[in-house]
Amino acid sequence: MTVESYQRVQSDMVFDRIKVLFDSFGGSNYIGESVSITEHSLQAAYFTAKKSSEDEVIIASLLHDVGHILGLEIHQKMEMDGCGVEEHESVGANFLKKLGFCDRVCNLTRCHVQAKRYLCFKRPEYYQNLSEASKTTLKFQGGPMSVEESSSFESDSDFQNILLMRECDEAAKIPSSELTFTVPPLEHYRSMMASVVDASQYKGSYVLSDFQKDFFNKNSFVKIENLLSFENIAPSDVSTWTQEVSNLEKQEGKWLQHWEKSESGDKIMCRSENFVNFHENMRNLAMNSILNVVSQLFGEKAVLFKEKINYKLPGGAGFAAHQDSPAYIGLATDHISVMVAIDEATVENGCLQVCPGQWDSNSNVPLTSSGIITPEAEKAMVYQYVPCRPGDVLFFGGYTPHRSTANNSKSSRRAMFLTYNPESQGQHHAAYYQAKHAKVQGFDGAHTISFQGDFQGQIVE
Ligand SMILES: O=C(O)CCC(=O)C(=O)O
Ligand SMILES: [Fe+2]
Repeated sequence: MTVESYQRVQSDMVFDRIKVLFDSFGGSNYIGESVSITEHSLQAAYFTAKKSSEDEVIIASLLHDVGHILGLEIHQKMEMDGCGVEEHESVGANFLKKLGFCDRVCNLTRCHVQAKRYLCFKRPEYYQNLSEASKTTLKFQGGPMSVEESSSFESDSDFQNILLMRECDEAAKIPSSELTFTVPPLEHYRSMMASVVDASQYKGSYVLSDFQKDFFNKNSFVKIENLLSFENIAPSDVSTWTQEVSNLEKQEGKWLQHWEKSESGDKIMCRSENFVNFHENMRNLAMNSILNVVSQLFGEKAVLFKEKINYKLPGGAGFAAHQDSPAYIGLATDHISVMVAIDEATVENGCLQVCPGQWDSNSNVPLTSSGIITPEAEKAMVYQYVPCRPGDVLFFGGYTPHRSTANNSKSSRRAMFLTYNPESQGQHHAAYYQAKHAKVQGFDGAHTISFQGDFQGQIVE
């Protein structure tokens, strides 16, 4: 690939990340106003472009509220008394920085709230005319500026542009029914956005926001809807590759295939393992965006520890409450597991359930002799269903308690589980599968398809 085409691909990925945010979450009402966040943002950029010819300023206007949308993406409860996301400007600016936006765009985004604080200090009547929502948020933003703050603000080289953005921000609240002009859509800004992005600074194929990372740190899981679309992987492709993996004939020392006896007594496929080294598309799937997101969660480069497909076909069994890391027989200490939904996973067909919380190796969850969570401990936990659509990807920690029911529906619930560890803890993929091939006994000598007794089905040869 040439450098130019690589950069074009990167800037398209930046645009796509922004576009999906606006398309999926920008339709919500803009806090306390009668326009959506998307309408507000497009109008702000439109007004700014009337007064400024600088791409950085126009794009900063377009993206000044991206932090609000990032809050909605993680379904964050409304903060600031229902008026949006506290510190949305810095979460937004950090996010834009990681996407590779130039410093000027990031700084303009970070400062847009300061303009309001400045104007309230400078002109008391300005405060009087603020909307109720805007007055409420001002309280959370530090109130009007002090004398010192305002003079340092005035010396910012973009002082005039920040005020211009503020003026356009305020004007950008016209309900669509009252618009007398055409506001260009997001697509209009695709090439302008590329011109203010330094693709070499782009930090990954899918950049996590600080909100997503905080969510993971608090809950030990985070779901990203449709992550595979960012690599242009269609769920139907993954379904085809899964079919190919399931068709691999058993071969000593290579991939592993497992079957179970269904409720009605049929022999059905339940699991395939150790296939990424034998299937190029699956390897690419495991080694790109997903690995990259796990690396962002670890804060260092991740390496693949193991991979499996759980088929959970109609009549397939469920999994008892367990944590994954105890099954990993001392190979690396930190793991993140990733569930890639191949089929739609629903409550009826046995989607995963997780117990949110800050879980790690010190949580000391009581385990039975076969390595699953004791029934008493499980009863005291609150589990939540995580339904997924094909292409959705769920990240959870090695110590996050999880479980799932049998599939009593007529639809299959195939899902891939990829587990990673930080690179600094070594490469264990080969050693792990060596132990599995050698049928090393796990907890309680109960080695069936897992080193622990989480699988509730009956394995058949
Ligand atoms: O497939 C499922 O529903 C859960 C699987 C699981 O947690 C595991 O295999 O470790
Ligand atoms: Fe598990």
